[in-house]
Amino acid sequence: MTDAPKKMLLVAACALIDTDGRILLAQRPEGKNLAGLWEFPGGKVEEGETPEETVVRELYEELGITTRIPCLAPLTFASHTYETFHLLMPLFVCRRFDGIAQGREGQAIKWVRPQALRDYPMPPADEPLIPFLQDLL
Ligand SMILES: Nc1nc2c([nH]c(=O)n2[C@H]2C[C@H](O)[C@@H](COP(=O)(O)OP(=O)(O)OP(=O)(O)O)O2)c(=O)[nH]1
Repeated sequence: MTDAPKKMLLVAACALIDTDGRILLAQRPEGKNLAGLWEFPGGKVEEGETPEETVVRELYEELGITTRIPCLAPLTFASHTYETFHLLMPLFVCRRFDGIAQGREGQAIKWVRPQALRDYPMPPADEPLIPFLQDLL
């Protein structure tokens, strides 16, 4: 027998790139699913939102960064089955933004060189995304 189908969760995420070509990672806080792992800023696409709107909203809420939809470029996506849901996660890149990133929800953040991305343990869905960023940068 096949397992019951898992709920599809749509999450939109963004690789912010600074002028030195480093990528911003944020550490998932204690108490959350996948705590301690380093991820791309983003979050669940809410009802009535486009993935681009989600990214603009989350960058502001999580980091205090402002950007605009035309400054987001699609790069690739993650499609990964977790225990209780299937994650579908478009990944955008953004090089044009305003503000100095701060972990506004208590999360640690770090600007990471592309070649050092593997030094930061990431959720399993994110690992296949790394070569896309390394090729881009
Ligand atoms: N933002 C983000 N989420 C990711 C990445 N990789 C990955 O597997 N995820 C998963 C973790 C979560 O299950 C889900 C994102 O949900 P979320 O960040 O909006 O929600 P959450 O689990 O923090 O919970 P909550 O806000 O509902 O309390 O996607 C990633 O690189 N960035």
